[in-house]
Amino acid sequence: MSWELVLWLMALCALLLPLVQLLRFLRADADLTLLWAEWQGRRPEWELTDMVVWVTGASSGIGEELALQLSKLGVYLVLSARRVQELERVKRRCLENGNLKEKDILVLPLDLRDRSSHEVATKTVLQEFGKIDILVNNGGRSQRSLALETSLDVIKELMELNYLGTVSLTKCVLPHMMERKQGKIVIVNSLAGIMSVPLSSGYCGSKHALRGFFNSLCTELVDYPGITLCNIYPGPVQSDIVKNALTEEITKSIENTGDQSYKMATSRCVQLMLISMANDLKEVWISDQPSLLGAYVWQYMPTWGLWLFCKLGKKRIQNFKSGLEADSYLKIWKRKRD
Ligand SMILES: NC(=O)c1ccc[n+]([C@@H]2O[C@H](COP(=O)([O-])OP(=O)(O)OC[C@H]3O[C@@H](n4cnc5c(N)ncnc54)[C@H](O)[C@@H]3O)[C@@H](O)[C@H]2O)c1
Repeated sequence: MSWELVLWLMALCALLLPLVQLLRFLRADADLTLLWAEWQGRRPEWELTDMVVWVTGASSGIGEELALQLSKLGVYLVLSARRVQELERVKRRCLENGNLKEKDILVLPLDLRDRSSHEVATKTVLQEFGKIDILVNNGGRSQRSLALETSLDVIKELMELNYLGTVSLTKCVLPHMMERKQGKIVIVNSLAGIMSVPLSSGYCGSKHALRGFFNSLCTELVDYPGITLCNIYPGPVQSDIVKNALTEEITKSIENTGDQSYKMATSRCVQLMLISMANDLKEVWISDQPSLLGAYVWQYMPTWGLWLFCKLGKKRIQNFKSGLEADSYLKIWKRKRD
């Protein structure tokens, strides 16, 4: 083989390798650290058994699926949200599908906005199970309305629930973890806590606030290496989030939820969340493309990110105004991948 041919082959490899990596990235549904942990890291079934896990927002969507997957790992579960009946339904599903007994699951109704109840709720969990290993701050609501048309009560409600409710419960649980020098606080944030989209100004504000608070808290916990904060940033995931979204007024619910099937399967999102928890990852992004790519652009090239989202945002508003699911333009990408 002549040297010239060898050189040509090397040049071809140098060209193809980044291309292959790019194609792999375009099929990725999480950030690379999390995908690495999924491939080479610790398994949830090794790491999370026998733990007491408190899940807020456990009555539907991501929280419900998380309860189901955790019940198969053999943990002690505390299920919280406002609706007792729905929590009892989730408990029954966990008992039917998982390895748990009646006494392993505590249904604990909780309104995240009612901060005065959080201390008592924490004591109830400690009385029942004697410890809290993992608190999953998952409960929350989204928004579908233009900033100028949205009443300040709605913005306040989103801050009370998504931000202050989460901060308050964490402040109740953290002293117990500090005493034991171990524990995990999981925060189900959103890609909307990194980048901003139209129709969700109050929601984005509350999720950005969570990012600021919990990253600051993380820097204050350096003397407690056994306590980890795991910030999870999902993109669009199948759940009741749109159905439950706030609109212009507190009392007005959303008229048309549209098709949600193009979004990431709840089970896949939760599978990646469990891997993040098992590997103590501090920040993870879980999303199909192109939202994942959008987050990278926003994080590393904010000016371009804002420009891009101003363009795409128009489509989001148009879709919403014509009664479609706001993000349904992402369907085209999904079909191409499938
Ligand atoms: N589904 C998505 O596309 C998506 C994307 C990014 C982030 N998230 C986040 O995931 C979390 C779970 O949402 P989901 O998608 O499963 O939606 P969902 O509407 O199906 O579930 C939300 C849960 O929060 C509970 N909740 C609402 N208000 C509450 C209150 N005042 N007190 C206690 N609990 C309350 C609901 O009862 C429900 O159990 C939220 O924090 C949301 O912001 C969701």
